[in-house]
Amino acid sequence: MTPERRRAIWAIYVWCRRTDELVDGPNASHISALALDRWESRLEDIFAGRPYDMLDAALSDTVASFPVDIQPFRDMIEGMRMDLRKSRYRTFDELYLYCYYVAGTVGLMSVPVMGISPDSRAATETVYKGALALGLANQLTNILRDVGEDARRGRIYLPQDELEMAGLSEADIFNGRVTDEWRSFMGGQITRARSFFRRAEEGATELNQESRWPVWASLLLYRQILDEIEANDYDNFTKRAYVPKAKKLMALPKAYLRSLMAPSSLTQSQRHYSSLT
Ligand SMILES: CC(C)=CCC/C(C)=C/CC/C(C)=C/CC/C(C)=C/[C@@H]1[C@@H](COP(=O)(O)OP(=O)(O)O)[C@]1(C)CC/C=C(\C)CC/C=C(\C)CCC=C(C)C
Ligand SMILES: Nc1ncnc2c1ncn2[C@@H]1O[C@H](COP(=O)(O)OP(=O)(O)OP(=O)(O)O)[C@@H](O)[C@H]1O
Ligand SMILES: [Mn+2]
Repeated sequence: MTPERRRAIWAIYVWCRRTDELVDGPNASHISALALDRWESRLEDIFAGRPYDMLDAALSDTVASFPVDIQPFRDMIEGMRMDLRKSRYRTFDELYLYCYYVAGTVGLMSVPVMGISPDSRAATETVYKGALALGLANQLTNILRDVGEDARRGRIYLPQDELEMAGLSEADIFNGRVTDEWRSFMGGQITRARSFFRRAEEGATELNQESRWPVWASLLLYRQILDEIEANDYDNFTKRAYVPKAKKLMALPKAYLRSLMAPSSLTQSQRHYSSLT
């Protein structure tokens, strides 16, 4: 990325990390809804050009230089509120909403910084949908990787109705035994996560040339965690799936080649038309 964009993404990353740290970090047990309200009014100050500390100032500078909208930032804080009051998800719709709040938002924050390629003929909406999909895919992957770790904190970020349909109970998750029911349930969850990565690919191609490489790299790297869960025979209770360093390095040239792919020269309706004829 250009140095300006790199610094802006860094500032957004730092703000996201600090927001997550409020509810996940060492002081999490002292964090109340009130603290999140204060964090939100501090966010308003950042956007109004009144940063509180120097890390906030980096974000104030970013939002003054790029057309970043405040709403996804507010939504991320809303996701942290949700995480404080909720530890079960009845349906995928409920889980989707949580994933939008804490991760889909990251995609929406990043697009205005990364920029859309001047050659792109895709609708702006297509690019944002791709970015949203990458955030969701990453979060779903993060959830599938951390099932055991989350269960030890009393949390289950999996749709209860789908667990039930697969013949699995909460006790099965807390006991953490890898059964055929679990393997088949996990197989379905992994397929769904991959479908979000697939949708993200369509957006990534439309970004500015210099922004495409890091996005492809993060997409390919994070998606490989799903392969590693399979390679662990779906034991995400006692094993933490990770991509070994050599594989990570190999993903970089692959990402670079993908980033050379030019944006689609057809608009969505033209693509639709040519697929019919
Ligand atoms: C068109 C197109 C494809 C554009 C690209 C859009 C784009 C850059 C999307 C980025 C998506 C992304 C990296 C999402 C992160 C999702 C994520 C894993 C969120 C985590 C949430 C909390 O979950 P949980 O508590 O369950 O997880 P932990 O166990 O604590 O890990 C987060 C931790 C929320 C906070 C998110 C961050 C700290 C990541 C922010 C990252 C950036 C701003 C960098 C984005 C840039 C690139 C190049 C990927
Ligand atoms: N340098 C980075 N650039 C882009 N995204 C990052 C970067 N570091 C972390 N992330 C994203 O933020 C999320 C949270 O980061 P974190 O460092 O906590 O990683 P993690 O692998 O989830 O480990 P942990 O379970 O210890 O939180 C990651 O899952 C990843 O999606
Ligand atoms: Mn977290």
